Amino acid sequence: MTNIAKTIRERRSIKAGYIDKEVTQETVLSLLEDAVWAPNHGLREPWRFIFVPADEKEGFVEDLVKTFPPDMRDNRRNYFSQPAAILVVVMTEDPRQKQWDENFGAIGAMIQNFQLLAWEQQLGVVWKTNPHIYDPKVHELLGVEKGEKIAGFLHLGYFDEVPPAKKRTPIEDKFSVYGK
Ligand SMILES: Cc1cc2nc3c(=O)[nH]c(=O)nc-3n(C[C@H](O)[C@H](O)[C@H](O)COP(=O)(O)O)c2cc1C
Repeated sequence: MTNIAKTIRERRSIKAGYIDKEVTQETVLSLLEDAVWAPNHGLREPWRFIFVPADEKEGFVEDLVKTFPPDMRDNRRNYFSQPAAILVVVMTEDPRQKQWDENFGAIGAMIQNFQLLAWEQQLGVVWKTNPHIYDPKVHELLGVEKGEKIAGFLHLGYFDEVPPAKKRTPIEDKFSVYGK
């Protein structure tokens, strides 16, 4: 198996069990410098990033939980406090369907690059698309403008334990040959 195939197969989304080790801005910037070599049609580079480092996390989480109804705030405070850092990925929305789809495809390719590169450094990532990414209050908090969407929150943190792989369907079950 090639190195890239091995990394693709072994990467897991790390959703819990983060250890107490800082995820630095330098690390995230260096991963992004490589990740943005993802294919992106028209070279629109339809992304920008908002990093929430360790020393801003508590304040950010407090501001973020205020966007939730009071009865959910304790639960959400606990949830968002777990990752060592958060990277918000903001996508440029295009009013044209074709370009919108291409932009989201490029975002997916770029995020997968980021996840694989992070994995090589034992830095765990999970791409989160919880409902709050659609909340105008969260957009306001983060300065997300009209014509942009939050593609996801990437929860980041180093980890000790690799979760078990979730099985993939054998490819033969999802493959057909035209005309046969
Ligand atoms: C577009 C996208 C959105 C996702 N959103 C969430 C999410 O909101 N919450 C979550 O726990 N995992 C989320 N995930 C991670 C998937 O649950 C995870 O990739 C899947 O369970 C397979 O696990 P693996 O990445 O470890 O192979 C998302 C993944 C993708 C590609």
